[in-house]
Amino acid sequence: MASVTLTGAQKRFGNVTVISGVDLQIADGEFVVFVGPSGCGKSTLLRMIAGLEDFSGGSLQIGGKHMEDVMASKRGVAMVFQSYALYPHMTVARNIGFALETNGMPRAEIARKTREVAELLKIGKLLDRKPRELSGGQRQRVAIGRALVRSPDVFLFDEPLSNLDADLRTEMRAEIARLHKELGVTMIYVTHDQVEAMTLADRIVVLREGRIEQVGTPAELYAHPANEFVASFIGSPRMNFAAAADVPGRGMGGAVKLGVRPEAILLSSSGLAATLERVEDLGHEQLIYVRLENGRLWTLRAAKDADVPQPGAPIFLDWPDAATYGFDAAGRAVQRSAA
Ligand SMILES: Nc1ncnc2c1ncn2[C@@H]1O[C@H](COP(=O)(O)OP(=O)(O)OP(=O)(O)O)[C@@H](O)[C@H]1O
Repeated sequence: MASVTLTGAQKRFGNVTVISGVDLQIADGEFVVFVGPSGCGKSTLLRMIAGLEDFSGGSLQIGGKHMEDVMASKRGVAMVFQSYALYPHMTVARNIGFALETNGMPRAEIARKTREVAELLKIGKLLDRKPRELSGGQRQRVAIGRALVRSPDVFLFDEPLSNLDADLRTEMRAEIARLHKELGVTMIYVTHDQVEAMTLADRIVVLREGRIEQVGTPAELYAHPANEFVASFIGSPRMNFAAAADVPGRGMGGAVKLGVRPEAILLSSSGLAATLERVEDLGHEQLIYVRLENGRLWTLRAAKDADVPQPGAPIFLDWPDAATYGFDAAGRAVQRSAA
């Protein structure tokens, strides 16, 4: 187990800067998730920690030791990829134990460790199969097993569940959470999936164009986004926005833009005027799309059995004052107390 510290980390590909001075401290045993739009540098930063990309500037410490110039295999990290990257001609047992073979560990010891890891991942009965004889979820378990068997100080996951269907994703998400709890090992995890980020992370790192926008617990990022970007990125469906001038009576000092989360808004007999445009019944809840007078489309969430007017109906939107977020001209969050 080990802490991970990035200081001024930079990555350039030719003339293009992809990571621009990232400072981040990850505590020993912490589960940290990197999120951000496609191309923001999540995988690159992970691969720099893994030793699969070199640093163009700045430093990396793992367990207090400088590692930016140390080769990947000597960093005490193991990475699990989206593609599994299993050896197709080897059995599950050999796939899991292969890294130990190349280390020169005695066969009996490799067999013991392989069995132990396979039991932990509930694939003990599959050790003689080849990868093509496994389901996607089982393959991903083997990939995790291959990382686990090396007893790394730090686990790195690059979108490990994105090739799985929804049910398996949920199952493997729970499995990864269980592993983290049982092993207490530091984990850094890249995902596009909000639910994975919100449910797995001790802290989420929101990246944008190679910079950190905010670092915080899932609850902090949801309740207190530092800026408009984080506010719109965390939460699904995303926060609704409008110019402060278009939402009379709801202004906050210094705010030029306001935001309200879909789950905070109620249909009411007075408030912000809008027209109901479309309703999506998701079974467990309804999503309601409404058009404001300024032309913006907002989203609301309503209970599955809520009485919702027909499309085309004029409606009014209301929400508690405490649910209004304000942003200044630079997109920074304006404190509510300034209102
Ligand atoms: N080997 C490379 N050479 C040149 N540019 C690269 C290389 N690898 C990545 N990039 C660029 O670096 C930027 C960040 O890529 P990266 O894969 O880290 O983003 P990401 O946030 O993981 O994206 P996604 O969510 O789509 O996987 C992208 O603009 C990408 O095109």
